[in-house]
Amino acid sequence: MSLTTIAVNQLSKTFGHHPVLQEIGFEIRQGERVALIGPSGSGKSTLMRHLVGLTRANRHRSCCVHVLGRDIQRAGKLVSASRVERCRTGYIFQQFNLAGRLSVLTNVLVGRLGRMPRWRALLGRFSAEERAMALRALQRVGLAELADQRANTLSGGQMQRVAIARALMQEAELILADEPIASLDPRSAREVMDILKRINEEDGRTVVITLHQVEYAREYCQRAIALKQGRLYYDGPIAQLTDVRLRALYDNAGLDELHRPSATPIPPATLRAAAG
Ligand SMILES: Nc1ncnc2c1ncn2[C@@H]1O[C@H](COP(=O)(O)OP(=O)(O)OP(=O)(O)O)[C@@H](O)[C@H]1O
Repeated sequence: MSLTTIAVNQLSKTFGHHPVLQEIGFEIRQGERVALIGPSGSGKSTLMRHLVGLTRANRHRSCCVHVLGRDIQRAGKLVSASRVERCRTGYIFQQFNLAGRLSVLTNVLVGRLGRMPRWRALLGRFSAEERAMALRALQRVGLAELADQRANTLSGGQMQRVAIARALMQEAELILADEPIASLDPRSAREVMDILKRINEEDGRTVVITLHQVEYAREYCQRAIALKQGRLYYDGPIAQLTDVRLRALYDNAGLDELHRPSATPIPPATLRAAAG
């Protein structure tokens, strides 16, 4: 039986007086490839940020964000994590977040810092084995020949592939990609999506991708979680997300009740843990 990688229960977030997420709950199992979709402003990035503890949920007794076997936050309080625990989740941003003046290889090696002894991480001393590992990660994203080039000389698509190699170097079991292809041309977007699909299928890493382009979600992901105005609107196989429902998602045309064709029920143990 596959393990639970993400369990979210009763997650709400209000910025000022603006409710951005409202009572979100879902579970994602190990090895799934999930598209997180919804109109601009529906709360996708905010939800992703909650999964890594970059944003704190509203205080609510039953609110819990549980990732890779540990609480990230509970009842609106962040739970501290060790460096190694943090490495288990890789976060890929639309803006790549590379150090432009450093080489491509060094940017990939940076993914290893959290797993190195602190003194070596502070000095930035990487072993031959770590360099070989970084080169292998670059090979997997098709960029080994650019290892010595400065990161700021790369195209957007290449930068995003370096960011994925950095997550591989981190040995992240869960990859959260927040609009990874939003600023890329169709060919580069496809290359990035192909790589994310491959590392999901070949390594069994769980991948959650925020996407604006529904056609990519349909082509590359098995399951969709859709948000509309901060509420869970759909959770189920992407093949069952009908055109009518999709139009209603983006056109504001009603059909606002939650549709959950075969959503995985949250196991009782997780619910009990969430309730404290
Ligand atoms: N730190 C913040 N302070 C105040 N409001 C915020 C903050 N972060 C997000 N918001 C608001 O929360 C809402 C949801 O934003 P979010 O970025 O999560 O949506 P999104 O679905 O990812 O949108 P997009 O697809 O355009 O990136 C927006 O109205 C945004 O303005």
